[in-house]
Amino acid sequence: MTARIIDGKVIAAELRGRVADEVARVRRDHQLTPGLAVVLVGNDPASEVYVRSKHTQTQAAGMASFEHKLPADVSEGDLLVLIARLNHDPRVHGILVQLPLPKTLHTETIINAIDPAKDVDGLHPNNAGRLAGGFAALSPCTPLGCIILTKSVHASIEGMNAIVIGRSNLVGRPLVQLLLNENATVTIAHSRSRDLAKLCAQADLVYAAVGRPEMVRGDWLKLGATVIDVGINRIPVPGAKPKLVGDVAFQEALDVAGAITPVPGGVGQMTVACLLVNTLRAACAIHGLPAPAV
Ligand SMILES: Nc1nc2c(c(=O)[nH]1)N[C@@H](CN(C=O)c1ccc(C(=O)N[C@@H](CCC(=O)O)C(=O)O)cc1)CN2
Ligand SMILES: [Mg+2]
Repeated sequence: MTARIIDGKVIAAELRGRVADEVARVRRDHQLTPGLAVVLVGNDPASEVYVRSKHTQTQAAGMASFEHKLPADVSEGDLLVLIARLNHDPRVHGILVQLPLPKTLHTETIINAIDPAKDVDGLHPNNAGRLAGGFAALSPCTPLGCIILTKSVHASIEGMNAIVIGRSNLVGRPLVQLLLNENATVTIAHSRSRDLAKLCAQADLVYAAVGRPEMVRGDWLKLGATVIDVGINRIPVPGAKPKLVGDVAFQEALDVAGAITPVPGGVGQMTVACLLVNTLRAACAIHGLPAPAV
């Protein structure tokens, strides 16, 4: 068996197209231009690339983009003042603080300062709690992308056995909640779980978000499983650019899985597209408009 490759580039481009259509509609019918503010602290090269891509894709979708770049030694007080300003700025409907933050800043304090209505990362405790309670919420972008990629293979995942390996606030925990909302049967595993191979063997859907290069092996998988690889690990290559690998041993998994996301070109592509969806949704909710059709 050779697994079908789930093409995140194509699915994300299609989603961005639908967002752009809906943005054009709300601009025309409601004179509302959704706006996203992205805050980058410091100069981590990967974060700079992600923030640039957020800016470009936000503008391409017809939304307003506001970039705020602060030095790595910015004080927590100054960052909180900026967030308060963005909370009150009527042009801004989504606020995202790029993670990770420098170690001198308290991520929790910063995230908690964002107006939950503008929390397009879905990380504020109000949104995380609402998601966990099964209520409507802004949800983190990467898990939303994982669900969309899964649904490109399975129209319904009701009753399917899913395993989520990883329990971060950004991916693993919210993904578990989104899968429960889809009526999947969910096993939560992590780096300390015993006998991951045995747990994976039961799973129709495998989500690897543990941050360990190629940890999930091909012979762990159930034949025909759908594998969604959230890992982005840079492996140093002497004299060349680092190699990008996921948390799944891709070549091994190809022979066993029914469908699998590549790295790069899989889940990562969905993260920014889903951020555009969340910004549009936040803008409509703030202005009392019906939820957009994306
Ligand atoms: N506040 C947030 N911080 C971070 C998030 C987030 O959702 N909110 N996620 C990641 C970084 N990220 C977006 O911020 C992101 C990661 C990866 C990609 C992507 O397109 N990946 C490509 C590979 C790109 C590469 O070469 O590095 C792919 O997988 O095809 C987009 C966005 C952590 N921080
Ligand atoms: Mg984790």
